[in-house]
Amino acid sequence: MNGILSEKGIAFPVFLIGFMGSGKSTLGSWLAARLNVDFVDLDRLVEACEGMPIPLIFAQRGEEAFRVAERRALLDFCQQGRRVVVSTGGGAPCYRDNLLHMQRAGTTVYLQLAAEELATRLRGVQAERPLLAGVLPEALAGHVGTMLAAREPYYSQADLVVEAGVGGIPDIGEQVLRLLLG
Ligand SMILES: Nc1ncnc2c1ncn2[C@@H]1O[C@H](COP(=O)(O)OP(=O)(O)OP(=O)(O)O)[C@@H](O)[C@H]1O
Ligand SMILES: O=C(O)C1=C[C@@H](O)[C@@H](O)[C@H](O)C1
Ligand SMILES: [Mg+2]
Repeated sequence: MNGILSEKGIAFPVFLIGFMGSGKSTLGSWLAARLNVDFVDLDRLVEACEGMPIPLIFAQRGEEAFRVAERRALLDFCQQGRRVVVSTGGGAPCYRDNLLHMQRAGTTVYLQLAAEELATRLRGVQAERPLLAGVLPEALAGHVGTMLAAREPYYSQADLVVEAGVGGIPDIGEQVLRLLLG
């Protein structure tokens, strides 16, 4: 945590990390409003920069091209040191040394949920997430479990780890705020 300290002692940027469906976008916007800082959703920013939705980037250019664009946008934030809450894409901390850059720049917060809960949230919205798009509903929990196990070693290195599977956004948000304010 080396980022610019706010008057409240929070090292910005605050990066929310975690699996698809863990609540990064929803919580990120809530948290930024509470902290009175800007909110950026990295997935939406990549789409704006590339001029097309994520499924189309994957389909037309492939995953590696998406990862390169995602890393470029992320590293910009790491260098700018703005007072901002950033919701990252689910795979962002697991690609190259993206996680190290986030850790050096500010504060990383992992929203941790079990695979079963994630699968419940993701059922029906898989088409928007290319890495889950072809998975049959009955195979989703197992598929998410395998992906999560591979990613957990990255996610769990976050500065703060929050159990985000129980409770609504205000409860989880207040918990994150308490941890951030130390
Ligand atoms: N605490 C919560 N309890 C119940 N549902 C939630 C909670 N937080 C978010 N959700 C719901 O879960 C779904 C996924 O949330 P969200 O889009 O914020 O996740 P995400 O981590 O940004 O996912 P992605 O990485 O795919 O962008 C949404 O339908 C959202 O309304
Ligand atoms: O978990 C992932 O690898 C991804 C998650 C989404 O947020 C998007 O960044 C994209 O669909 C890839
Ligand atoms: Mg999101």
